[in-house]
Amino acid sequence: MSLVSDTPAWQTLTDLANTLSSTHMRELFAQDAQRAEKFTAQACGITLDYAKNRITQDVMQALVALANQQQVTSKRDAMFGGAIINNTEQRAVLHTALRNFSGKPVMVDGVDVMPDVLATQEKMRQLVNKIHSGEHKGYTGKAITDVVSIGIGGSFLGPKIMTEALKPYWYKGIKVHFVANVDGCHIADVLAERDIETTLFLMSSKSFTTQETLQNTLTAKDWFLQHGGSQTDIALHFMAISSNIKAATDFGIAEENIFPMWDWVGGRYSLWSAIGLPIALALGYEHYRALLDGAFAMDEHFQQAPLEQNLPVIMALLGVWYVNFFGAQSHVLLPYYHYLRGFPAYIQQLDMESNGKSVTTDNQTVDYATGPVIWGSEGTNGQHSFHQLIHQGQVLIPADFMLPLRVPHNIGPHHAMLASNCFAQTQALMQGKTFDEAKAELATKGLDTAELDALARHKVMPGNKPSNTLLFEQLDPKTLGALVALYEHKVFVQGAIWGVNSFDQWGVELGKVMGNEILDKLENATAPLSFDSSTNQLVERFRAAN
Ligand SMILES: O=P(O)(O)OC[C@H]1O[C@H](O)[C@H](O)[C@@H](O)[C@@H]1O
Repeated sequence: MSLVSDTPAWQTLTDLANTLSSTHMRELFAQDAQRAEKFTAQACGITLDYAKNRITQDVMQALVALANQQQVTSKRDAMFGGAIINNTEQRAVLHTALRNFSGKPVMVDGVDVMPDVLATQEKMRQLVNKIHSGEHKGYTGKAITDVVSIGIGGSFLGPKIMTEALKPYWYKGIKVHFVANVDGCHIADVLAERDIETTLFLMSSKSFTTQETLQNTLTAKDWFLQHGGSQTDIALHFMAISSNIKAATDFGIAEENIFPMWDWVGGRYSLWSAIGLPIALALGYEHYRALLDGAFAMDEHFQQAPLEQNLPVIMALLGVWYVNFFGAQSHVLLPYYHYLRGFPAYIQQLDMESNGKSVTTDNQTVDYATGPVIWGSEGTNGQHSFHQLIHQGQVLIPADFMLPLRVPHNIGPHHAMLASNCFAQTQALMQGKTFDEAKAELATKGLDTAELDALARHKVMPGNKPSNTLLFEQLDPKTLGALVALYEHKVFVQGAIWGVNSFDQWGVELGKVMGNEILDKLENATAPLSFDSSTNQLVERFRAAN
């Protein structure tokens, strides 16, 4: 198969991008009073206004033609149908089965996975209820008040960020804490504030081989044993979530305390599995279930809506448009909602670990970018920092703005102020400010002509900077579930267009192997060193200091 960059649909888009490069979005808005209406789509409590993009209807049609040419819908159906689409690991990709409430089976290798999925959800529900009711007690008979979730990557980001995003829904009486980094400062800080009698540790690791998680759990276990807990008490205070049941039991976790997951769930897609247990403990099972319901609703939308009205497809196509036809190297996420402040970091793993690839599924090296750098932080904070570069810098940075229309507080004018900032940023990015407008603003300042011209040059805002605005009625668990699934499917569609396997992550492996080799040299201070001279020197300096 030829690379997508050699296809007719790609050439059409290259030509359209050239044509459009001389047209400012101001003109596109001036030409069409219906522009916002034409470029708005809605689903699952989310409204996507994508009118402030460098697009025309011709561009959108050509992008949809690209999606059709790349067989996005049949690839989508293969994923939902349990086909082995992760071809380098020979695995199905079925995070969608974890929120499949259709009552229909999902087959992998001729076996319906749904009974195991539903049984695990029931086991989670029971544990959550036992902990919240105080029925599950610590070894001294006290109820559990704190949960420490230990995991990293997908076994950390989803649980932590979704828990944080749903703070208004937290169950009172339980606090959930997260430890990811192998940096001992992290676990030391979390343990220092815990009461051994009322703390439950959840070890989350799909593979059960991840260095950080194994070490942090060992440290937690030592702390437990040193502070009065016994080996037999461990069963009341340590549980695990893993697809590697044997490794978990070998590690000392009682089998009944292990929540299973499966190799057809990718780490960065695993919050819908028992990896989401910390979320369920923080919120209560009903709210956790609503999160899954929202994702299921988005799955249905993704499968059923025409591509032109399909939220994940539209967002994916706009991303491809900027990455491949305008050279955009990054994409910024700007949630205007404090509780959603971690969302950019979540999407960073989802997007960059999925599509940061160089070889297609049919083993060809690509000659085009497969994804931008994802970054961002909460609004309005970024406005007083990095937005300057988005407005006036020489790099193109498409943005996703996000705002809940209603918030769970009613504190003075805060929410209207927040919303006005969000909307104004999208407006300023699109519209910009011309030289003449800048000069007119300075007219009353008493400057001479040369001074006025010089200063006005600095105040010019080029505008024509693209953004999407995502509005939510409110960020309840169901809407959050839909939002996460929206981005998952966006990433899927982009991977389908670029022809890459979005579900492996070989790039993270080499660092792990080398890290173990270096650890060996750090722990054996006299072992000879044969790395490059820089690495040798770093090791020597560490040895000298320790
Ligand atoms: O859940 P685990 O097996 O411990 O894996 C944790 C994380 O580490 C790996 O290196 C991958 O890059 C991530 O995708 C994964 O989520």
